[in-house]
Order: sequence, then C-alpha cells, then structure tokens
Amino acid sequence: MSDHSVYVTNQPLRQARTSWLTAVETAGFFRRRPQQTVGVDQALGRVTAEPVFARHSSPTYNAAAMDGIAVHFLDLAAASETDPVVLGTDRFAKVNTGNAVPEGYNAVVMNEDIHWHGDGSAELVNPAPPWQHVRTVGEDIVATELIIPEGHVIRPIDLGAMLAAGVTAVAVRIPPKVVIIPTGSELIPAGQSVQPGQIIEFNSRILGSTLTEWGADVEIHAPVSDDPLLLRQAITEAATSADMVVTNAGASAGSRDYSAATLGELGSIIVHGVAIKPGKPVILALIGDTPVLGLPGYPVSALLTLQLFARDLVYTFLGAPLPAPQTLEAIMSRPMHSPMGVDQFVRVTLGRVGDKLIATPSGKGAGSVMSVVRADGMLTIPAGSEGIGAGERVRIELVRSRGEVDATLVMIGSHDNILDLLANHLHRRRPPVRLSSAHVGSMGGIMAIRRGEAHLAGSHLLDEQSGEYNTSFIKRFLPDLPLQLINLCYREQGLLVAAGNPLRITGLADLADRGLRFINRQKGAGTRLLTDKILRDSKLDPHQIAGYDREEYTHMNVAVAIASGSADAGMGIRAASVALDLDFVPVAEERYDLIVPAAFARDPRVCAALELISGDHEFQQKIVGLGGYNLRDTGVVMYEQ
Ligand SMILES: Nc1nc2c(c(=O)[nH]1)N[C@H]1C(S)=C(S)[C@@H](COP(=O)(O)OP(=O)(O)OC[C@H]3O[C@@H](n4cnc5c(N)ncnc54)[C@H](O)[C@@H]3O)O[C@H]1N2
Ligand code: MOO
Repeated sequence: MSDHSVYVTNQPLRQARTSWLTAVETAGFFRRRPQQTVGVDQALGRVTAEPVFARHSSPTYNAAAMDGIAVHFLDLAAASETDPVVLGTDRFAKVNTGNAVPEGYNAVVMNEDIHWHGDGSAELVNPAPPWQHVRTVGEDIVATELIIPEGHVIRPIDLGAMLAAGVTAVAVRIPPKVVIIPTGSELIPAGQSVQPGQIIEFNSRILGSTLTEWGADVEIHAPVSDDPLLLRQAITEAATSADMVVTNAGASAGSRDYSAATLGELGSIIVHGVAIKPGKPVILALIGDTPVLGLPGYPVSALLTLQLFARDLVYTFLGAPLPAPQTLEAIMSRPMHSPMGVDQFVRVTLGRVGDKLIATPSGKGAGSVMSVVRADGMLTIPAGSEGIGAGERVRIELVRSRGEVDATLVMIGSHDNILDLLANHLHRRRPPVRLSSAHVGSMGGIMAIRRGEAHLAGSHLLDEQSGEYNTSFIKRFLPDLPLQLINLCYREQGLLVAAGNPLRITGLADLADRGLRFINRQKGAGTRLLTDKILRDSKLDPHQIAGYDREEYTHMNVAVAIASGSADAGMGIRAASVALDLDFVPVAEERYDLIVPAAFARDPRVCAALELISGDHEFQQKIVGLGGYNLRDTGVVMYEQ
C-alpha cells in the first residue's frame, strides 16, 4: 500500500459536480444504455428504450356504448313526441354495451328511450345524430399512434393502453447494476446483540433502497473490514461485474480510512473532498469506465452525497427524466449559523401555523438518522452565506407532500413522553394528523406561541411565589393573546438514577456531598426551574453539583445518559425512568398544561389533539400505563384570557 497520507480538498459543490459528470460522460458511462424486451406484464416501472406505437386501433370495431338497439340514424330523422317513428324488427338490431354495431346501422338508442309494441316493433320519439352511443373504430387509439415515448417510466395506465393497442412486449432499458460495499470492522449485521464499539450495518439499506427507488438494480456486498487488501479485492470484483460501485465509510483521513488510497491505486480519483456539510470527505473516482463513489460513513452524509453525485448517473443511464424538485417558501423559526465557503444542507420540519409556513431544523449531526426520518424538507444555505436569521424567508425543497405538511400540528415547548403517544394516535386518525413537536422547554414554547409559530405549547412553569403553574408566565409574556390553558396531566418529577439505585441517592444533597455526576436540563425548561428551586430550598449552590452545566433537551435524553452510565442522576419524569428501567426518587408532582391560542381553537388539527386528550379512553389508559401520571384534570380549562 502506498503512502497513506490522504489529501482531502474542499472543492465548491458546483465545480465538483461538473468535473464528476464530465469525467463519467467522457468515460462513456452514459453511452452504454443497454436494453431488453419484456412482456407488458413485466414492464411496470421500467423505462421505455423505444417509443411504443399502436399495432391496431381501439376499439377495433364500431361498438355499442349503451344497451339498446342499433338503428340507421336517417330512419329517425323525422321522429318527434307528436309524430313518433315505429321501426319494424327488420329496421333495427338489439345490442348490449360493447357489442359490434351490425353492418347497415350507425347509431344506438338506449333501452330507456324505446316504447315497445306488442308485435316487437320499437316506437321512438327522438331523432338520433349519426354515431350516437357508438364507440367508433379508433375512438381511443388509432393504429400507428404514439402510445408512450422513449424514456418514459411505465405506469399502470400505460400497460392498459399498450395491451388495448395490440402491444404485448416492450423495449425497456436495463437498469444500471450497482454494488454497494459497506466497510468498517465495527459493522455487524442487524439483529445481533451490539457490544460497545460495534455498529449495526444499516447504511447499505438506506443507500440500496434509495438507488432501487431511482430504478437501479442493487446488490449489497457483505461488510468489508478495515483491511486494505480485502477492500481492494471487493472493489476490483465489483468494478468488473457492476455498472457502478458505491463504497461506504473510510472516506476521510483517519488511520483506518483506506477508501481513497485504494481507489487511487485501482483507478483515478476525480474529486476527494467537497465544500458541503455534511458529506465533505466524499470520493468520486473512475475505475476504467466504471464510476465508483466513496461515500462518507455517517448515514446522513452518505445519503446526501448519494443524492448529489449518484442520482444523475442512474437517471441518465436509464434515459429517464430527473423528477423536478418540489419547493416551497417558508419562514425560518430560529437562526441557523453556517460556515462561510460551505454549502450547508439543513433538514427541516414544516408546519402551517395561521398563514405562515414555518421551517424548523429537525435535528443536526451527520449521524442523526432521525433528523431525516422527521424531515419534511431540505434547506440549502449556500457557501456565500454565514447563515439564516430567525424570521427570514427561505426556499425549502420538499421531501414530503404538501398535503402532509398541511396536516401537521405544530407543538413547541416542554417535552413529555405523552407526546409520542399523541403523535401515534393522531396519525391513526382518518384523515391522519401529523404531530411535529420541538422540545425547547416551557419558556421556548411560550415564546413560539408569541411569535405565532406553534399551534400548541406544552408548559409546566411553576411560579414560586404564588405556587401556581403557568398563569403568571402567560400574563407576563402573552398578555394580549386570547387563549385557553388546558390541563394535559399531573406528573411525577424526581431524580432518575441507575436501576436498583446502587449509589443510594436520596436527593440532590447526596450529589453535592458525594461528588456524584448530575445531568441537567437546558435553561428555560420547567424541569430546570424545578431543579433550581430544590437547590435553593436545600441551600445548595449549583457549583456544588458536578455536571450542573451538562444539558440535555428531553427527559429521555437525561434517562439514556443515566442508563448508559455517563451520569449518576438527573431530574426528570417518572415515565422516563419506567421506559428505560431506571430507579426513581420522587421529588414533586407538577402540572403540565397546553397553551391553546383562541385563533387555533377550532383548527381541525388542534381539535383532533384535544379530542384525544379529553375524550379518548384508550388513549388515557395508555398514558396511565407510561407511569407517574395523574389525569384528574385532563382536558379541564385551567385559565382563560
Ligand atoms: N480528522 C478528521 N476526522 C474526520 C473528518 C476530517 O476531515 N478529519 N471528517 C469527518 C467527517 S465530515 C465525516 S462525514 C466522517 C466520515 O468519515 P468516514 O467516511 O471515514 O466514515 P467512518 O469514520 O468510517 O464512519 C463514520 C460513522 O459512520 C458509521 N458507519 C459507517 N458505515 C456504516 C454503515 N454501513 N451503517 C451504519 N453506520 C455506519 C461508523 O461506524 C461511524 O460511526 O469523518 C469525520 N472525521
Ligand atoms: O461531512 Mo461530515 O458528513 O460533515 O459529517
């Protein structure tokens, strides 16, 4: 193996795409375009390689379009209510819908318009225009007519048109064969128990299914461990047998990242390193005339770079048109910083609140699969921009339909485990309602309501002076907004500790005394205020608590930190301890309410949520099953202004 120092450049995206597509084209990749003939029954979703013309007309004969009698239209020319025409049995023929209209006839009269005489003759009171109720030869398709053009993705209706026109086989493109090679010694197959340092191999399925959706013929290679010889062997074989190869991971400059060195030896590297985030270390190479993409290991980086650099290749190889992106203009709910010189791709959720379409980042980190699961669209912050300000207009490329976006209920504020239940029950309704919930703490929710960016906010802010929940904060921060405060639940707050409470933690004082590791919630979270109140009540200084500055955004993130041993205790709801089999030291019961602005009280999405909360017994039983909830006031209006 040659010198392992790898030089990752930072090419602008546009330049990288141009060099890549030019190199692939020059190599002759797009000239291959193999084709085959398949039966129409096998043709759904395939791309036509040649235009399809009608072999014969449809209908192939003049067909009755109604049940009735075939007549000669001239015989009825003089018919009227006052002077009906009576046709003898030799002047008409009975026909059913679809029957051939016999020679000598050129119109059909419906049964409903015939008065039958006892001798079998037919009395008619209306004239008939020529070819009335007749589907004439070629009315639908005329022999030799173009049915579908070349480069067309065959749909169910196209199959019918081809068969109707006598076409039983069709020339289609052979899809490009793509071999995906996951790499990394840490990868194990899904379904096995995972040891520390091991990663379930799932990227190949994201990448493979995406390629399949585009029309490629995908083969997934078994994961190759970080061994340059094995990698070299796998890539060499794949490049011989496939039209395109995708390797995954080992793309950057780590001591076990062999992709670039291997591809450099086997072929030529066109690009290594693009000024995008995520996805920077992507490698674009050619082995002979076979494109090989070395995608970064992080799932979001891998998917994004596949979209940026493989999609055009698959569609062009197939001769199919690239689907046009669907875009929408939205308003950014919070500022997004972006490094200069880098095209940054931000996954966002969208929600229509009042007359505004609000975009909110759905999560960050190139390793966050859920940021893509949740996303409704993608925002690109171009290289020349330092970021987007809150309230700024942005153009979003949709990954979901507008209908789904419009059916989204936007809830911003405090996190509670009930929200996952709510999301599922709302989605079960017909028509479904999608819940987009951003967990930014109770104060964050109140502010989102103030800016008109959420339909609902969950809040559990205790006013220490009055001992009341939420009302004083609403009066202060939402003074002029007509709204209702509706109770969702009472819930137990306490210290989440490891199963069995091995450290015998009884309260925050134990943490201070024994130097145990705490994990906190973010500023503005109701749970954070509760922690601070308890510290004050117990005359403890936050500085005495190790980990006071370590912040998480949800109860479940606090719980998982304790379950994984990275902290000894954290404040949270009982349901989070139940969910992860932790122990729970109760501290307080608190009230959790929903702020419902009057402007949205009749919104169908809001009504659906409120109906579930206050009226659905099964839903309420599920809440109780989570542990630590009391529903004595659920659905009750606690305050109104
Ligand atoms: N010193 C530097 N470190 C890193 C740089 C850099 O420029 N200098 N770049 C960072 C960026 S940006 C990215 S993106 C990552 C990508 O690096 P690799 O392509 O070498 O990927 P790995 O480190 O091997 O893996 C990253 C991550 O993804 C997991 N993974 C990999 N394959 C799969 C799979 N098939 N299924 C599921 N998960 C997978 C892997 O286990 C790692 O956790 O490098 C940064 N570092
Ligand atoms: O490019 Mo990496 O994908 O930013 O994380």
